[in-house]
Amino acid sequence: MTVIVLSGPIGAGKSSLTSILAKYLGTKPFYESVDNNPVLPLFYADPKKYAFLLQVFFLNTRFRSIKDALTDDNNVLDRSIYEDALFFQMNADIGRATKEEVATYYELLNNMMSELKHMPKKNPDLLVHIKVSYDTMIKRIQKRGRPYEQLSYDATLEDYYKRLLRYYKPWYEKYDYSPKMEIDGDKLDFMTDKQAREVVLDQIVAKLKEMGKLPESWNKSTNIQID
Ligand SMILES: Nc1ncnc2c1ncn2[C@@H]1O[C@H](COP(=O)(O)OP(=O)(O)O)[C@@H](O)[C@H]1O
Ligand SMILES: Nc1nc2c(ncn2[C@H]2C[C@H](O)[C@@H](COP(=O)(O)O)O2)c(=O)[nH]1
Repeated sequence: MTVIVLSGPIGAGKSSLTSILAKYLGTKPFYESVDNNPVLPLFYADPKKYAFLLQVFFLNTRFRSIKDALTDDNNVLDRSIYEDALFFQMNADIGRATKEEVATYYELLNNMMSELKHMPKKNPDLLVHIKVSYDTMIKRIQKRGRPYEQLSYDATLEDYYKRLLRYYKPWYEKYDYSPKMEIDGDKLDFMTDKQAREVVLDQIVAKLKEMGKLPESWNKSTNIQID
């Protein structure tokens, strides 16, 4: 049983790589609720009013996904629950949450995280972080085309996205729930460049082999499930 979680800023390519990886390894993908998330457009229209509600929404869905993933078979999740506090702390730091909301959020988060200790598997096996620059992030957000995420919708999003990138660096450095690895999302266009896709998959497979999560003899054609 192997659980891989993806992390990275908005538009880094987490959902895309989750699909590719799940297909390649023959595992089950878990995706974050975005298109069926009723709070997300409300948040972008009025962040101060909806930051807390959105965070509770995401925390709830992330908790459900990781709980299922940690009790189920081989899974890939397109965003980790460990990034939840990064988002809320950043929003709180820019005045989008009251101190009561911050206190309630952290109490809820700690409560939920302590539940994970009782799961058959307590942590994921591997975190795959996709690192991107601001320019790449914006290009991908434009390519995906959700109206409320565009700079033309709200010019203050430039500062929000740049700030998010600044919060990710120390977050990744500190992350220690599992082994981790970083993918260069600026250089490796794994959506359109077949060679780049192979490089990324090779890097992840090499890491899983190094960790003993895939047999040394594994290659795609053997098409066996990872343990
Ligand atoms: N490495 C990549 N190279 C080129 N385009 C990419 C890459 N990763 C993602 N994309 C494109 O960028 C957009 C955002 O990707 P997505 O997987 O939804 O990001 P995330 O889940 O991290 O928010 C999509 O249109 C996707 O096709
Ligand atoms: N305020 C928060 N916003 C979040 C959080 N997680 C995701 N999001 C937003 C960012 C994007 O607009 C959208 C989807 O994220 P992707 O990275 O999958 O593109 O949802 C959060 O915890 N808080």
